This record gives sequence, C-alpha cells and structure tokens, in this order.
Amino acid sequence: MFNKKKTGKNKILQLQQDEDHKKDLTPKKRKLIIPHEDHKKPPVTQNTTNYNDIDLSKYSNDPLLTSTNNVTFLKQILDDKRHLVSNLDTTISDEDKIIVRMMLSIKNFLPKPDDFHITLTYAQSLDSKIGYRFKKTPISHIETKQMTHFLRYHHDGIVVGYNTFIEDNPNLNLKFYEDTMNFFLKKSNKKIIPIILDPKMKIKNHIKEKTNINLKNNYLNEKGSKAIFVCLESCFEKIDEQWLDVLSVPDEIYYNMHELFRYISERKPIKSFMIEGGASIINHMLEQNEKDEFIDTLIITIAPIFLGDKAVQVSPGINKKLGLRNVEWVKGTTDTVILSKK
Ligand SMILES: NC(=O)C1=CN([C@@H]2O[C@H](COP(=O)(O)OP(=O)(O)OC[C@H]3O[C@@H](n4cnc5c(N)ncnc54)[C@H](O)[C@@H]3O)[C@@H](O)[C@H]2O)C=CC1
Ligand SMILES: Nc1nc(O)c(N)c(N[C@@H]2O[C@H](COP(=O)(O)O)[C@@H](O)[C@H]2O)n1
Repeated sequence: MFNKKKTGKNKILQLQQDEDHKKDLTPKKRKLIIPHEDHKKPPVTQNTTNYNDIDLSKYSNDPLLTSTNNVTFLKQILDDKRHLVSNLDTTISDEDKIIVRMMLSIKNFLPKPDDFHITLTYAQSLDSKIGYRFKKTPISHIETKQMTHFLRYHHDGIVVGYNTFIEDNPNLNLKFYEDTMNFFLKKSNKKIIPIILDPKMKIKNHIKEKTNINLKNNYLNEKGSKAIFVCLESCFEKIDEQWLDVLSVPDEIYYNMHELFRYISERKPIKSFMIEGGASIINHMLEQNEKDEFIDTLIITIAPIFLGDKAVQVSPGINKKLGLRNVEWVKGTTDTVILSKK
C-alpha cells in the first residue's frame, strides 16, 4: 500500500513493484461484460446512444446532492433512459457509460469471495476535509456515490466510528441496490452488516434519548441488517434491543485495527470489511498501516470542492512523507477517485 524508502532490500522490492506497476498501466482494451440477469437473452435492437451524451446538468445544477436527492436523481436518469439501460446485456465499452464505468474500474480492487479483506474508503474535499460536524455533508457526485454503493455490495460489513453514527445518523445499507444495481448485478438479497466502533458503549444512553435512529428503522423495515456495536470488554453491558448486537473485544486488542477486524471476523459472518470513517478511524488506520500493512484496498473520492477549516479533516499523525503504490485514478464527471492496493 505505502511506498517504502528505497534502500537495500527495499529498493529491489520497490523496483520490482515499480515494474509490476508499469505492467498494470499497460493500456489494455478491456472487454466489459456486465453481469445482468437478462445477460443470456439475445440482444434487443441495438441502441447507438452514447451514455456520455446524457446531460446530467439538466437534472440538477448542483453536483453536491444529498443522499435522498441522489436517489431521486438516479431514478430520473433511469426512468428517462430505461429503454437504454435494459439493453445493457451487450458487451459495452467503458467510454459509453458514466456510472457503469466507475463501477467497472474498481473491479480489480474488490475483495475476493471468502478472503479476509479490509477496504478503507471515504470522500474528501481538495482540502482533505470529509464533512461538517453534525451535518451530513454530501461530497461525492452521484457517480462516485453509486460506486461507493457498488463497493458496499461487495463487502460483508461496513464500519464507522461512533461519532459518525451520532452525527450522520447513517443508513449504512445498500439503498441504491434496488434502484440501480438490479441493472448491473444478479438479483440477490444481499445485505451489508453495519458495524459501529463504540468502545465505551455510549449507545446505551443514546437509545434512551433518541428514537429516530436510521439503523433501527432500516432493520425494522427490512431495509438493513442488524447492526453490531463493538465495545471494549471492560465497558460491556447487556442491551436488549432487537436491532443491534453488542460484541465485546478484549481491551488490549481493541485499538489495534488489524487485530480488531480479525477478531470480529472470527466471531461474526464477516470476511470483508469496508471502513468509511470518520476522521479518527481513518487517521488511526493510516497510521497503523504504515507498520503493519493490513489495508488491502484504499479508495478515496476527491471532489472539486473546498470545505474550509471548520470541517473535519483527515490527516494521519505521521511525520514523514507517505506515498501510495499500485495506484489507479478514475475520472468522473466532477470527481476523481484514487484506488490503491497492497
Ligand atoms: N466523507 C466521508 O466519506 C465520511 C465523513 N465522515 C464524517 O466524519 C465525521 C466524524 O469523524 P470523527 O469525529 O473523527 O469520528 P469517528 O466517526 O472517526 O468516530 C470516532 C470515535 O470512534 C471510536 N473509536 C473506536 N475505535 C477507534 C480507533 N481505533 N481510533 C479512533 N476512534 C475509535 C471512539 O469512540 C472515537 O471517539 C463526521 O462529521 C462524518 O460526517 C464519516 C465517514 C465518512
Ligand atoms: N462516499 C461518500 N460520499 C459522501 O459525499 C459522503 N458524505 C459519505 N459519507 C459516508 O456515508 C455515510 C452515509 O451513508 P448513508 O448514505 O446514510 O448510507 C456517512 O455516515 C459517511 O460514512 N460517503
């Protein structure tokens, strides 16, 4: 994941990696087959419309849409272009589609079935900010948001820190699945498991005070899985709530992120973890990854915005330059996504 200093053995290793990296960059004409439930049906009348011609701006002037608007926005696109989308059972070139191209670009960065895998992913501004306090801050464009949901689809568990749970009241589900993914993936009842890192078990008081919790509503309305709150063994208390389980972790393991995820995966049906944030969790992971390369994939969406000094910042506590290797960039309409793997 990170480039090591080029000395002695490391230098050879790095040169080898550079060579491998060059190979990765060799332009290839990829044949893109979209998994689709109608895939085997004979092609319907070929439509020559280029998806790059879709005028996204007519749906909204502001690329910074809220999650809810994103869904509406997407529905509009799909409704308008349904006749085209239903023809996706042909082989297509990646120039032809905007959202599809994003999803396909991350194919080589996805977890392999049944492998233990850790993905760290988040969306940031140009000034490395990931949101305002207590205000769910849309950063990603519709395409990159879609890509994130596609990523979610390929993981068993989605992880956030307690502050993100409190400040964003997130859904952490596959809400775009029904809207879009049906067009790209075989139908499945796949649900991702929300995991909240809550060492001190603050959830105990929170549920007494707050009733409108999206994770709870989603579970009760069958729109999401039962959440797992992960706490320190020394802080464990029983909670009798249908929508959540509490997993206690030995105190000496808890803050070692690699060991923590291994511990969870040995006790829950979760092999692949997608960690979305917030800043403390991201910083901590990046810092620990420098010594123990446990992050398999790092995917950062960079949006063409500044959020300013009041926003929450990602900046690991390191005192040296840290580079990524095995890097690919994917350019969207407004955002750019950087992908890196071990
Ligand atoms: N743009 C994006 O992609 C995302 C943005 N966010 C934003 O991040 C902000 C929250 O970030 P933070 O305040 O930094 O909180 P956070 O979400 O990182 O949670 C921090 C809390 O997690 C717990 N924790 C458990 N293990 C930990 C560990 N190893 N290291 C650090 N904390 C650990 C502690 O209770 C700690 O107080 C919110 O404003 C949210 O909107 C969150 C996720 C993604
Ligand atoms: N990929 C991405 N782009 C943004 O613009 C974001 N604000 C976030 N935030 C993360 O997504 C969570 C919200 O998830 P739901 O849409 O409610 O399922 C939020 O809590 C952050 O983790 N991510």
